[in-house]
Amino acid sequence: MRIDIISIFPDYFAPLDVSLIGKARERGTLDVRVHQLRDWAHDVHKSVDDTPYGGGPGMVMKPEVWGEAIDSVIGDGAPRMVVPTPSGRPFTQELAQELAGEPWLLFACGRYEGIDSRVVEEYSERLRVDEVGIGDYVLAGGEVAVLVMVEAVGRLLPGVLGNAQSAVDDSFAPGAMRNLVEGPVYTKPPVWRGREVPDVLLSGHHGKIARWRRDQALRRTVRNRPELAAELDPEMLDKHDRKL
Ligand SMILES: COc1ccc(Cn2ccc3ccc(-c4cc(N)[nH]n4)cc32)cc1
Repeated sequence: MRIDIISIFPDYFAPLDVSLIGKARERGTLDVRVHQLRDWAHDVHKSVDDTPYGGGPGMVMKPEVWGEAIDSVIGDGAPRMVVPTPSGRPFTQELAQELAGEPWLLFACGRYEGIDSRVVEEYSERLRVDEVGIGDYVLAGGEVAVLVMVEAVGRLLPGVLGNAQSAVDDSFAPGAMRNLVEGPVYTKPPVWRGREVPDVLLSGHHGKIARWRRDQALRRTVRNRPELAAELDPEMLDKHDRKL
């Protein structure tokens, strides 16, 4: 997979050189290219923003600069374009899996009060463009949102997670763990400050362990994410103690 990121803060993406994503880049599984938007700003101040039409606070990012940058990065290609924004469609595990199936992603990182809306209009005529948010809170720009999305997508690519790890049992992923959050996890020592690991996990009985883990995930989902629990199959809930 190729990923292009355009931003006025390319240094924000240094974390993509480390850990899982960094190794995937070294192996060539992931080809991440970060571009400085100001390289396509031609005035002496390399300005990328201007005052908003209609008034209001802050500044808006200029369409000309973005148009030149995107045209230069994509050429005649047609990547799937993702534009982080507070008002975007929610980024979910399902969308991460969808994006992980794309050969080429282009992330447009806005700053200030966002990017002139005509940019999305322009490229929506030629590319699949998604405006995406990562939660109901307001960031100062799109860079952190892109880091979140690149990590969530990158870990789903073949060979990125080591054999010991697997995205198959992810929370929220389709299948048995769909709409369930992670249950508790434990490792050695078996007793730590007088606290023991649940016996079932030491039993070696894989069926019981799987059932216990789903029960714990369900309990935690009901406690921490009641809105997800409400979507679960009522039969699943009936099997477990509804009260926590
Ligand atoms: C119109 O209101 C605002 C519009 C933009 C901004 C700052 N900003 C500029 C670009 C940009 C990209 C993504 C996000 C973002 C995404 C999520 N989930 N929260 N915040 C924030 C962004 C502040 C306020």
